[in-house]
Amino acid sequence: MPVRLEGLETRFGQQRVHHGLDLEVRRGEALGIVGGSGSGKSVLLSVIALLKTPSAGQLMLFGEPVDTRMTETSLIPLRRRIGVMFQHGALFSSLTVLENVMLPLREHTRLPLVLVEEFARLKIALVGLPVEAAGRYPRELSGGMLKRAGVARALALDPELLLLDEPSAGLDPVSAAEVDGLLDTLHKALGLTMLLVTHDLDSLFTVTDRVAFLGEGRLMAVAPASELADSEVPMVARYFGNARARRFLGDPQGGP
Ligand SMILES: Nc1ncnc2c1ncn2[C@@H]1O[C@H](COP(=O)(O)OP(=O)(O)OP(=O)(O)O)[C@@H](O)[C@H]1O
Repeated sequence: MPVRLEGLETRFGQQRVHHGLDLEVRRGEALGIVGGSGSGKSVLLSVIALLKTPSAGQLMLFGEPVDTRMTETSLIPLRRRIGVMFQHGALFSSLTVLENVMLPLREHTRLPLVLVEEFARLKIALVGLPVEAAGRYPRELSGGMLKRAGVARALALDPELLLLDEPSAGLDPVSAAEVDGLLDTLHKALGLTMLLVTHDLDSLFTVTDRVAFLGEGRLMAVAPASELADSEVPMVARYFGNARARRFLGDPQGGP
C-alpha cells in the first residue's frame, strides 16, 4: 500500500483542517481527491509529500510508518520516492525547461552531469514536449506545455508515487484534455500510483480509478467516479449528481 492514513489530524494554529481522516491509496491506482473549497485537499497532499506535519494520526508510506517529526535530513530518502506537482509550484523562471527538470537530479543524485542531462531530456520527451522546448524558458511556453514541463520535473527522480494538485486548472478545454491524456498514459504505461486533486470532472472520469471525497475534515466517500452519483452521503451525491457529471455517465437527462 503506497499510502495509508489513519485518524489524520492537521491544524494551522486553532484551525483544524482534518480530523479523523482515514485513507488508503492502492498500488498502481490513480486516486482523485475532491471536495469543497477549503476542505483540505492541498493540505492532504502536503502531508503525504512530507511537507506538512500532522498534529495527530498515523501516516504510512510504502508500507512503513512515518515518524513525521523526523529531521528534514532523515525525510529526504522518502521524499525522493514521491514526485510532486503543486498548483502554484511553478518552474523557476530564470532556468530553462531542461535546467528545471535537471534540478531534482542534481540535488538528489551524484550522477555525472552528462547523465543528468540525458535523463532530464528523456523525461521531457516522455511528457510529449518537443525537443526544442528543453532550451526554452517558462515564459516562452504555453499553459499546456508548462504543465507538461511540471510533470517532467515531478518525474525526474522516477518516483513511485506522483502527487498532482489541479494539473489541468487554468487550461483551455483542449489543452486540459491533452494533459488528462498524458496523465492517463503515464498511469497506464508506467503503472504509477497517482493522487490527483481536481475540480475537473473530465479529469476525474478519464484519469482516475477511484475518487476520495473530503468534507467536514474527513473522508466522506471513496469509490469510482461513476458510482459516486449514487452515494448515500447527500453532499457527495449532490456533487456528482449534477447535470454535468451525469453527462459523463451517458445519462441523456444530463443535458448537452
Ligand atoms: N499555510 C497555511 N496557513 C494557514 N492556513 C492554511 C495554510 N494552508 C492551508 N490553510 C487552510 O487550510 C484549509 C484547507 O486548505 P486547502 O488549500 O487544503 O483547501 P483545498 O481543499 O485544497 O481548497 P481549494 O479547492 O480552494 O484549493 C483552508 O481553510 C486554508 O485556509
